[in-house]
Amino acid sequence: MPPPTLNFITSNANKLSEVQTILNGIVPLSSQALEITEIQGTIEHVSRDKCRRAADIVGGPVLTEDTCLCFGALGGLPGPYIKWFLAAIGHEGLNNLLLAYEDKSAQAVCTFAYCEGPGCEPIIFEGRTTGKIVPARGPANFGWDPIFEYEGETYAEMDKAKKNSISHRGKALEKLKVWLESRM
Ligand SMILES: O=c1nc[nH]c2c1ncn2[C@H]1C[C@H](O)[C@@H](COP(=O)(O)OP(=O)(O)OP(=O)(O)O)O1
Ligand SMILES: [Mg+2]
Repeated sequence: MPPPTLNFITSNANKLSEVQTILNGIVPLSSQALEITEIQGTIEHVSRDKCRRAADIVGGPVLTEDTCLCFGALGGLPGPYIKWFLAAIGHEGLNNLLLAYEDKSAQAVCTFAYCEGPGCEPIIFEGRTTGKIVPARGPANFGWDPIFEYEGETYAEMDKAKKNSISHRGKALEKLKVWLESRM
């Protein structure tokens, strides 16, 4: 039996493009560009709530994703609030947040959530990549890619295939694929 089409709900075209590339030929994908309200809380709480809200709005099965950038020196913050920190203070401001600390480590955390429909409990698939925060290098097309360095290269400097092979998103999608295969 072929896998059912996944309906990926995201307002972020760059995320969608990476997910399309990684799942291409494995899982049929549709998508809707909706801005879902995001609560405050732990990574898992934020992700589950976002997915339930998307399922309620769409009225059927949905896949959602939430991305966090967690600074080691800051106890995991900005974490799920990275979008608003990035918008407010930019790449330079994010670097400056760590000026007082030796520790420049950061974890990129990607959490996919799949929900069968309104009232159903989401299933979570998480991927993490550890790197460090550096002054921006490489094209500034996608969020904080230029300031997240992994093994000497920023995400922005890597070619797309390399990023997808080591990224937080690639790892989370590996888990999603295994789960989808187990259901076939
Ligand atoms: O691989 C990535 N490389 C660099 N930057 C990234 C990446 N993935 C997400 N980002 C940015 C987008 C947003 O500024 C924040 C996550 O916020 P997040 O709420 O998950 O994304 P979003 O609001 O853009 O789209 P969505 O409608 O799916 O919630 O980090
Ligand atoms: Mg969002």
